[in-house]
Amino acid sequence: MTSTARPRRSVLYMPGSNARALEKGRGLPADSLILDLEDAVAPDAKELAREQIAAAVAAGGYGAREIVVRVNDLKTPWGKEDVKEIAACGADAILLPKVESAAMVQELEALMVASGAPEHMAIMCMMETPLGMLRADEVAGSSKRLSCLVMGTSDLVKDLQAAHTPDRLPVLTSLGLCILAARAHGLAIVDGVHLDLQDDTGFAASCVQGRELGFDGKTLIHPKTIAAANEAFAPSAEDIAWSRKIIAAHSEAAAEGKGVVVVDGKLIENLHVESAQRLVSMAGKIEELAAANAE
Ligand SMILES: CC(C)(COP(=O)(O)OP(=O)(O)OC[C@H]1O[C@@H](n2cnc3c(N)ncnc32)[C@H](O)[C@@H]1OP(=O)(O)O)[C@@H](O)C(=O)NCCC(=O)NCCSC(=O)C[C@H](O)C(=O)O
Ligand SMILES: [Mg+2]
Repeated sequence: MTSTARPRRSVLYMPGSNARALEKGRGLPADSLILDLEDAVAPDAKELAREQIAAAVAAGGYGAREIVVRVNDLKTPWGKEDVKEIAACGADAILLPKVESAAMVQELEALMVASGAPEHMAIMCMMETPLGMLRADEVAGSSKRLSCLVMGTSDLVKDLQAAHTPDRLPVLTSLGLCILAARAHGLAIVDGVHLDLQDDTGFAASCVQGRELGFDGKTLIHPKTIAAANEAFAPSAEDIAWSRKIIAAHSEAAAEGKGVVVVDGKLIENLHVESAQRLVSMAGKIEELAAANAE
């Protein structure tokens, strides 16, 4: 497994065919960028998009943002060429769409290796079909290169013949299955997109729901939503202060040979300390990322 514990609060899609967006990505405060060759790119623009993405990533300038390239399904006329071109361009990860089996991930990995992908290049999987949901555990355990699952709720709603509702009840089972699979295999997982760019309230509610469900962050389609996602998925100042307080209190109790301690009326055990340590560590990584991108 590659390192999964990095900030992925805001994960912005940008069409690889849109040169302006690729340029703009160098200055946006998103934690990760998905440079897209799949659904955001029309068939007759696929080759241009591939060239533009490879050139933009090779040219650099994206700071410490995670650079992910979404390739086309390997069964399409473009998928295999996408991987050959992208594998050694300097991107951090390749994102495979509509993943439904371990075999699909392993086919990608073999192609990446044959195309000169460095060992640290990760694989991410789009989880967006009914079969993918039913095989989430198999997919999540399919490769040591796998770092993150990415929910594709638009394709999922279409294939389920369901509806986009504010409470997202029609997709909750699917979200839960993928979160279970990701965490069981030590992977990161980010939530699907909110399609209505004028619905700030609905977007904020879906961020809160995503965070409460356990997602690390949210995929986005427009830069104007980055700040809200960054805030929603970052530990609050209050959470950080509380975490530091219980880490210190538990450490003092441990020095006296005690396994538990009560802080402000709440029982604190080792499991709470582990969560607190993860939260404080993530807060530090968010600060480091911001500092690195400001350089
Ligand atoms: C939705 C958009 C087509 C809107 O674009 P536009 O009309 O250009 O928006 P604005 O005029 O408001 O843009 C303002 C400036 O921001 C830049 N911009 C806009 N979007 C992006 C972006 N995604 N990345 C980078 N920069 C962006 C514009 O260039 C303007 O800049 P400036 O020139 O300085 O004024 C557009 O937002 C867009 O294309 N979004 C991405 C759509 C996309 O990628 N869709 C596919 C992914 S979603 C998906 O497939 C999920 C999954 O598979 C599933 O099934 O659920
Ligand atoms: Mg999709």
